[in-house]
Amino acid sequence: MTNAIEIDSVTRHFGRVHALDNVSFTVPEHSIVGLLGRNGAGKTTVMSIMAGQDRPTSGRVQVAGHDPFEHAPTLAQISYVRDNQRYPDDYRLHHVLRIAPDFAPNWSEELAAELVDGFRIPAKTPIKKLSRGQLSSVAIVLGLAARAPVTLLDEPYLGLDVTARAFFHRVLLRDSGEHPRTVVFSTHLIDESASLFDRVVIMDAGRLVLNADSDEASESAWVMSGTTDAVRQLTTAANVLSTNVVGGLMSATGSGVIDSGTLDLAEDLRVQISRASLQQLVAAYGADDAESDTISEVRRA
Ligand SMILES: Nc1ncnc2c1ncn2[C@@H]1O[C@H](COP(=O)(O)OP(=O)(O)OP(=O)(O)O)[C@@H](O)[C@H]1O
Repeated sequence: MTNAIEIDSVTRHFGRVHALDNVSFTVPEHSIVGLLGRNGAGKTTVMSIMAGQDRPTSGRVQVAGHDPFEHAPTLAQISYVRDNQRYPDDYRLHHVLRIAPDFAPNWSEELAAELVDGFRIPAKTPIKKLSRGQLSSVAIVLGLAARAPVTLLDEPYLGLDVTARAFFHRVLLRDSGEHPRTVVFSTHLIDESASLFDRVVIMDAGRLVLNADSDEASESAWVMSGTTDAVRQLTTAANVLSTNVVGGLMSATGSGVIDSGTLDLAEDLRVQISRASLQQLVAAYGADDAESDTISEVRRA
């Protein structure tokens, strides 16, 4: 399978802040990838490097086979939606829609019109007076109607209501099915977006902690809960990412296959084992447990 994006040993320092620390992963062409992790994990930093708007301190980035930085033919293949998009003060929706095709060779007026209608974006209100959710809608119109081979959506949801988010999901899935493209999508609304993702990339404190097929990541994630002694006994050999102890009870979130011996022991010890959601998995990777640092190495890609 061809990779649309290759991030190879990328580091980005801002003074003493290590926003990215030796990050490597690839994004297969025509996949939808969820870029997940806590605040400050490095998602926006890596996305702006993919978008050619920033350069790594060291390492290599390739988008559609080329370093995107100041490379016009590659930049023409990228649509980048971020939450702090700025527009000239006097701009209204029609101004934005009129210039958008100049930057997007595959621009679809039909799709733009469908999105404007579905999001109910007011045509006459100056862009700077739009609500937070309406501003997000404008950015999504630009991002999706561009039909760019590489579409980067950094927190596209801010302020979007639940109906608008569902509409956005439907159009994203339908249109990227009809017009295949590679999508990298960062969000904190993880469970709501999980069904969109073919793959997930989880970052924490500037490092990559998981790069996996999304179904495999969800299927291998679990939560064990029971008395603290029993859960500790069961998790000695397991890939525990985070634990939570309340009174004499403990829950442990982890990842990896649970063998039949452990399942039998869980029954004897009355420990409940359930599947963890993607959101629980991301929270566990970001937890400040001593255990998470050591054991999650197993899952690092
Ligand atoms: N221009 C900059 N100067 C200094 N530090 C920066 C700069 N840009 C980012 N950082 C720092 O780099 C780290 C990663 O930031 P980044 O915006 O990539 O995180 P994020 O995962 O997108 O977070 P969030 O989910 O909160 O949007 C943070 O500690 C941030 O403060």
